Order: sequence, then structure tokens, then C-alpha cells
Amino acid sequence: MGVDKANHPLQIGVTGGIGSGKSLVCKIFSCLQVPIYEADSRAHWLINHHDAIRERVVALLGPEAYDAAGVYNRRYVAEQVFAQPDKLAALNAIIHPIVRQDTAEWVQQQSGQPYIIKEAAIMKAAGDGNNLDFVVVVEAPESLRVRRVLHRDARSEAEIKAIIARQTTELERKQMADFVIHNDEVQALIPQVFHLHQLFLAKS
Ligand SMILES: CC(C)(COP(=O)(O)OP(=O)(O)OC[C@H]1O[C@@H](n2cnc3c(N)ncnc32)[C@H](O)[C@@H]1O)[C@@H](O)C(=O)NCCC(=O)NCCS
Ligand SMILES: Nc1ncnc2c1ncn2[C@@H]1O[C@H](COP(=O)(O)OP(=O)(O)OP(=O)(O)O)[C@@H](O)[C@H]1O
Repeated sequence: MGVDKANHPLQIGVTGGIGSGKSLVCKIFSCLQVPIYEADSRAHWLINHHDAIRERVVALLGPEAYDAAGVYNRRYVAEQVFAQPDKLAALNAIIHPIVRQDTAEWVQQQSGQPYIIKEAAIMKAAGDGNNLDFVVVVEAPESLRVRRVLHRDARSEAEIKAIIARQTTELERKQMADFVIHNDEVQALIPQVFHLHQLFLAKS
């Protein structure tokens, strides 16, 4: 990397379809002291706390986008945007530039770290791909992913399959991947993460 690499951590993206185990993989990296930026959680925090986002989301989707307590109403917003692609694009145009800015500020605070991780389900669509040194894709068979999410969330199998159908395809993800973690509950997860950790430390 560049001459001032100590100040610029390597940037690793971790992505994968719903229920693939991205969050679990990131928890393991986190146990190894790697700083993690969870794009989706952070986006939701910003949607609830950033006044300019709130105003623009209400202008786009109506006051129902936030409930009586002022909390972002995901169920209502999901119904609106997943049925209307132009509204989803408009929502993303409000949120993603602010998330990108927030990510950049967070990265600035991580100087001196050998590498950092950005976790996102929709990495490419959020326009972050260009800043990443490597992309790690977490993979698991679709039937297992559906089973995990059925167990984790209050979603029906049909809802989960509809989300999978809207997400980046497995082929697109494979094309993005520099490294793949197989979270199929056959191959052990921790050694795969540890192997990548050693590799990223060596490259930093
Ligand atoms: C659209 C919303 C209301 C759906 O909420 P809901 O609780 O029903 O689903 P959840 O957040 O678990 O997302 C389910 C799946 O939808 C897809 N998805 C989520 N947000 C987006 C988006 N902005 N654009 C395209 N697909 C999306 C992803 O594949 C995700 O895995 C919510 O995801 C949202 O507010 N998204 C905006 C924030 C965002 O863009 N997050 C992504 C990382 S920056
Ligand atoms: N190897 C595994 N063994 C057992 N349970 C697992 C394994 N991997 C993931 N899970 C469980 O499956 C569920 C989905 O995993 P996780 O939340 O990490 O997925 P994700 O890819 O982050 O999903 P989403 O895109 O919905 O946020 C969680 O409840 C998690 O604990």
C-alpha cells in the first residue's frame, strides 16, 4: 500500500444474502479486535436521528414513515418501497450519500488500525465498492438461510424468499468476491475467519 499506510487501514467489505451469516462473521472479526462498520444498523440510526433525512423521508413517503413515538416505521416503509422501485431509488438517494459520508468519517477515526470491516447487505447498490481493498462474501445454501431467518425474524417463508429474489444474485456476489466464507454449518466458521484475519494483517 501507500507510504502512509499506518494511517490508512485496509478496507474490507463483508457482504452476503439474508441469513448468510454476515453479522455472525463480523462478530468473530470483532472478537479479534477488528473495527466493524455495520452499514445497515448505522443507516437505521441515522434515519431515526438525522433531521434532514427525517424531513426528506416524510416528504417522500408521508408522515406514516415514522410512528407516533417518532420511530422509523420499517414495516410501512418496506411496503411502500418494495412495491415501488422509483420510491426505493428515491429513498436510497436520500440515505446512501449520508451513510457514505458517515462511513468516511468513521474510517478517518480508525487510523492506526491494520484493517477495518464494512458490513453491508447491499454493498454495490450503496455505492461503496470503490473504496474497498477486498470483498469477502459469506455464502450458505438458500434452504439453510431461509431456515435461519425463519428462526430469527417474524417473517414468513414467502417474505424471506421475496427478499432473496430482490437481493443481489449469488452469481453477482461471486463476481464481487475476493474471498468466500462458507457458512454452511459443515465447514467450521472460526478457522475460516481466522485465516482471513492473518491474511489481512499480512497485507496491511
Ligand atoms: C427498506 C426497509 C424499510 C426494509 O426494512 P425491513 O425491516 O423490512 O427489512 P431489512 O432492513 O431487514 O432488509 C431486508 C432486505 O431488503 C433489502 N434492502 C434493505 N434496504 C434496502 C435498500 N435501501 N435498497 C435495496 N434493498 C434494500 C436488503 O436485501 C435486505 O437484506 C429498510 O431496510 C430500510 O430502511 N433501508 C434503508 C437503509 C439502507 O439502505 N440499508 C442498507 C445499508 S446502507
Ligand atoms: N454457522 C452457524 N451456525 C448456527 N447458526 C448460525 C450460523 N450462521 C448464522 N447463524 C444464525 O443464523 C441467523 C442469521 O445469521 P446473521 O444474522 O449473521 O445473518 P446476516 O447475513 O447478517 O443476515 P441479514 O442480512 O438478515 O442481516 C442468526 O440467528 C445467526 O445466529
